[in-house]
Amino acid sequence: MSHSTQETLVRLDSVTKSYDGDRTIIDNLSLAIYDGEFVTLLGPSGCGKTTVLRLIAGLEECSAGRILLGGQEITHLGPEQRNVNTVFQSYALFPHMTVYDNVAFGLRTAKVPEGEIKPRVIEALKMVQLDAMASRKPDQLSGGQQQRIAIARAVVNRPKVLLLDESLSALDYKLRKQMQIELKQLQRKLGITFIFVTHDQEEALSMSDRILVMREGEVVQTGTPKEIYETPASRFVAEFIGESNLFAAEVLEPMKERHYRCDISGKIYPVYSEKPLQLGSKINVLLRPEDLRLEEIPADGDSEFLTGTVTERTYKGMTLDSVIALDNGQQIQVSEFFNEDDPDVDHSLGQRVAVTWVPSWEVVLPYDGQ
Ligand SMILES: Nc1ncnc2c1ncn2[C@@H]1O[C@H](COP(=O)(O)OP(=O)(O)OP(=O)(O)O)[C@@H](O)[C@H]1O
Repeated sequence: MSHSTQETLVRLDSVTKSYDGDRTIIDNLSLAIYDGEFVTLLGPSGCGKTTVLRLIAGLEECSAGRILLGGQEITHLGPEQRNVNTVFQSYALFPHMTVYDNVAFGLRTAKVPEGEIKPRVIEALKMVQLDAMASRKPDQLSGGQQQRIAIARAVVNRPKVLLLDESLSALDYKLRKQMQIELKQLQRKLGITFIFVTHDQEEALSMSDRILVMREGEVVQTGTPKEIYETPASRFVAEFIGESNLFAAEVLEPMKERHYRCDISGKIYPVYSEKPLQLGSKINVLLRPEDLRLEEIPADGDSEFLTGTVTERTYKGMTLDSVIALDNGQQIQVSEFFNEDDPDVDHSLGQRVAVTWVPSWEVVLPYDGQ
């Protein structure tokens, strides 16, 4: 999706948040969220994702900086004065109220005329396919259904932005997968901007239009799931999102355009780089397990490529995953498509293999001494 024509809906402008006067959680953070997108704040526990969400919701006050919604400054407005709603991890449904009353609650508080409330509640419940359960109490619903009610309650007063804080983490694996799809479909249907917080990289990749990767209160990379996965800008992002193998390499000489002959533990590989590389410099080369290929070699044979021994084999249905102990001491992960007709699938533990990869799929990262 192109954002060149899209309007910024939420803007954080040099926002800082400190607790107790000195502990700075968010330091001078600026970011833009576009109208109608599904954006995910992704990062390890404690990196400040929830804090950013609570600042946007108005549940925390900025220590410095400004927050704008639709071009209007909302920095000092209370939560109820912002056109923003939050779905919390715990759902926070009122246990003594029916599903209908839970969803109607916000409209009644906002003094919406009673005649208008009913069609809107029914509409919201239909949207999450729970209109048949309007008279039930929350404890008569499954976790997934409670989650949907929480969403219906949050969208019934048509907020511009819906904030979702780890909203799927309480669900079991299968239900979470199903809710990921439903939530994405619902977001498209409603056209409301969703800001989703998770530490689950798989969830972020499968649901988001755009991911903001956070680390220690900073956004370290922004991009589509494909961009973040395929061209991580740092070792941190590469390792946080998906499995990765990192090779230390030395740049020997230029080859064809954007390709360099590189030395990886004494073996020579061509490496693709977007940016010009300095000859003689050290780099890290990132390769995902699915980029790598294994070639069989005789037990006493050598290869022009890195060699090692298969130490683990896991059949995953679609793929055959291996752990290889390279002769240089490094351990790498390889994920190959499983092909029953391929006689090589019987690769056994202890087998000697050479490692190659799909040309030009390398991602060059700055060398970090490892
Ligand atoms: N009220 C508070 N007072 C002091 N420190 C706080 C407060 N709330 C959060 N923090 C601290 O701010 C940091 C960021 O917390 P935050 O909840 O935003 O992280 P997170 O990325 O959402 O983590 P998680 O995924 O574990 O929820 C943490 O170190 C936390 O201890």
